[in-house]
Amino acid sequence: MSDRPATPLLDRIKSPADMKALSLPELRQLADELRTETISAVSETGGHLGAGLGVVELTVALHHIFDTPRDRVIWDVGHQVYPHKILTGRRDRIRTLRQRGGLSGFTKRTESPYDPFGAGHSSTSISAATGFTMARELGGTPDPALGDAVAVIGDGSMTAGMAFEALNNAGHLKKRMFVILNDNDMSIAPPVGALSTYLSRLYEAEPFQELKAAAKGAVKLLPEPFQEGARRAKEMLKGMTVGGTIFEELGFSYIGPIDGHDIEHLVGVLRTVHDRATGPVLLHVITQKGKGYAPAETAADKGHATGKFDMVTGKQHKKASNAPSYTSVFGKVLTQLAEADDKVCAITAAMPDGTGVGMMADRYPTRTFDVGIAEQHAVTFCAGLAAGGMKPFCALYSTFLQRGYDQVVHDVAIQRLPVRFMIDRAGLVGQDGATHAGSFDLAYLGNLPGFVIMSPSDEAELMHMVATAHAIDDRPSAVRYPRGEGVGVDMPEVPKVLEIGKGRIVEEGKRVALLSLGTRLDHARGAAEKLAQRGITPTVADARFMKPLDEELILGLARDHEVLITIEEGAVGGFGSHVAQLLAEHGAFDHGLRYRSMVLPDTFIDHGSPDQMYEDAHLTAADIEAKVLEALGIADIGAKRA
Ligand SMILES: Cc1ncc(C[n+]2csc(CCOP(=O)(O)OP(=O)(O)O)c2C)c(N)n1
Ligand SMILES: CC(=O)[C@@H](O)[C@H](O)COP(=O)(O)O
Ligand SMILES: [Mg+2]
Repeated sequence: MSDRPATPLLDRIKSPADMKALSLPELRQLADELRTETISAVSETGGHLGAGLGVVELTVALHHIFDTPRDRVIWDVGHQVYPHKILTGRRDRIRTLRQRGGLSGFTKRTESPYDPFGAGHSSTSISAATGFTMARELGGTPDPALGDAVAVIGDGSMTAGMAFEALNNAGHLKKRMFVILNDNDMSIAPPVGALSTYLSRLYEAEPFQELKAAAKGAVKLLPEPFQEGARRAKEMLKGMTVGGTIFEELGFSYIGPIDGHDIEHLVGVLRTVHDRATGPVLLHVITQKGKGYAPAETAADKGHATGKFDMVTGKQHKKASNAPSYTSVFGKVLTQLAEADDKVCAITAAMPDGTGVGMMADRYPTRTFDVGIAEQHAVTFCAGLAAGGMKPFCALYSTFLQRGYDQVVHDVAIQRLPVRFMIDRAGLVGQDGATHAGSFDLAYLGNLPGFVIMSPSDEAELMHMVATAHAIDDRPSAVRYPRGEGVGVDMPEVPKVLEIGKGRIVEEGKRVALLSLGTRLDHARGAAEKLAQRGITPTVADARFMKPLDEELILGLARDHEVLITIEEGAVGGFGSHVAQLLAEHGAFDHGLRYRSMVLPDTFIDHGSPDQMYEDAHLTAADIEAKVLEALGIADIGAKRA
């Protein structure tokens, strides 16, 4: 017999169609069982927990009322969808979450018709819902015709400009669509900013008793029992100088706040809104992140993400590692720099812990800024700080910096402002998969004139590079480093400032040169060791800089070796492409140099363990060894794969 908790009602639900006839008490029971099943599954897989627990009732109510998948429920970020996956025919695979070949940790169009729109990055849902709505109006998918679009977006995700761009557009278009603002007063860290304060005011003014429906005509969108209260709220709001809510000003009927854990209440309001709405409606739903599982409810991040854990105690099974994470090394050096230099300031976009900026915030709160999920603003805010004489460190994940690319070009690079980009999670990130991989930063920054771009091969090198970025005061710079722990090298007491554009030879050899940028260096060395057993002793070099390139080093390696191989954890168009350009310009190929560039493949690599992903990407030590043998024309491409 299984140790897993009994879930008799959930066992009967094979798809949302099985939920339509359930009574309110049954829906309540289903929500309880769904919560238990979610906790049980995540205890075995690890992953995002708190957000899913907070939307259990909402998930049940939405699938009960709306006609999914014809109606499109679009979950913002997608980190809260495990309960949704369980109810939509994926329960049998829920314990494969985030594993190779298993379910994605986010919504994915190829996974299920119940995932109409893929996600991973935040604040896209209202735009996508507006698109679905207009596609419906224009007859985009005639058979079966598109139904309603429902965007479910968190209070943290609502802070992004893109969410407001979408509200602005949807409010103007005036078509029937739904935005559910899932307000748990929490992002990954406690939310900061004026919007968060504003939402709290909406709730604190009349928590649940006097449901506000102040928009013109919105009272009729409420079930009868609420209409009287809403009328009073409307009268009250009329008397207030602030007028209606910001959402009404943007053209939405605002209804709320609604208790997102009271299923009777939720179902009642959703049903009425579903039956009566003619234009865009925003439902403000109050929930609790981590709801129903004490270890999550009481965690500082409300159980946002977790490794595997013991379901009874909530204790995580953690892997021991002796090496510090790159993030913590950055946070420590940053804080030291801030101590010595009062011009140093740091910016995070809602990820103080994920980026290490939280360490500096503890010591120097007035020089540390959490701008919310607002990467575009973060970049231009830094540009302003730099133009104003500060030394901003803009700490973002590689994948999220993509959001701010125009700002990097237009506001930072063209004005040659000394913003220091600290790009965490560069390269493959494992279980979060393709949406979170930091594959493109080398390619999209490398082409910008004036930038200095560095990538450390280990955690001590990261220390030096952060100090080097601090010293670069006449142009933009970037340091990109991976997720996870360093390689366990000795750490210097004090970081040193590196000479700009200078790499280093790590091992002298002959015939073959391995030139690595970033933390694949360790694997290049591993390949060199294996090759030594075959009598091949490659030179191994650490480029340190992608821009400016160490031309002397690279041209010297090309001159003195038969084979030159560059290795990087980035997409084509990055370091290797710049090296190839340099070699071509200097005629290095005219003399028979055999050059190979090892980059991430031209495909999006799905979630899996980091090691599996490196294998998929052909970037392991065995792959480097095989590449050397192939380039040398040695038939025994014995190594692991051809
Ligand atoms: C563009 C972007 N920036 C940052 C993140 C990282 N991130 C994922 S979830 C999250 C917090 C979201 O808060 P909220 O929308 O309130 O959802 P909750 O987890 O509270 O349910 C953040 C910052 C992201 N996914 N996308
Ligand atoms: C959903 C999301 O975008 C974040 O929660 C992300 O999964 C965090 O990744 P790290 O675990 O690398 O901080
Ligand atoms: Mg939230």
